[in-house]
Amino acid sequence: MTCCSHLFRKIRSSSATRFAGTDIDISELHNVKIYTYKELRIATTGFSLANKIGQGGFGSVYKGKLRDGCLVAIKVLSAESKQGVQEFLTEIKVISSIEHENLVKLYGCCVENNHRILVYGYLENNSLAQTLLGKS
Ligand SMILES: Nc1ncnc2c1ncn2[C@@H]1O[C@H](COP(=O)(O)OP(=O)(O)OP(=O)(O)O)[C@@H](O)[C@H]1O
Repeated sequence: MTCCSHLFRKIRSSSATRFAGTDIDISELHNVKIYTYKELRIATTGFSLANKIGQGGFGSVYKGKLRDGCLVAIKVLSAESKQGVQEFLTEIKVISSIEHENLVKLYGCCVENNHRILVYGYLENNSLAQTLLGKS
């Protein structure tokens, strides 16, 4: 989990930026990296079906490998979602502010043009079983 953290471009506090045509105050975002759509596309080999690992209420989830070798779960908000940029960033603020050993780590996000993507640490299939039953 810590393998990527030192490589993160941390968002500076008290800054504002413009996402998808909307002025966003990102001063409350801490320890969240902003990924470009291009680097996530490369990480998932073009969001290929081979890398798709799930489908949730948010949208499709892909397994990805970042340039530094870190494995991540990349959740792509579906076009049908009614969630706007502000709501999306509010969710990121909340998730990124919580750290718990039983909670998957949010690494960062991508908000570029109409793309809204969350990047989490990748959990192997058997992680839940291992957590519940104890590591053998
Ligand atoms: N961090 C992760 N590591 C590995 N696989 C993941 C990760 N997050 C999600 N997945 C996979 O993607 C699937 C969909 O996950 P997602 O969190 O989007 O939805 P969900 O939890 O199944 O349902 P909901 O969207 O209703 O909360 C999961 O069932 C799992 O297979």
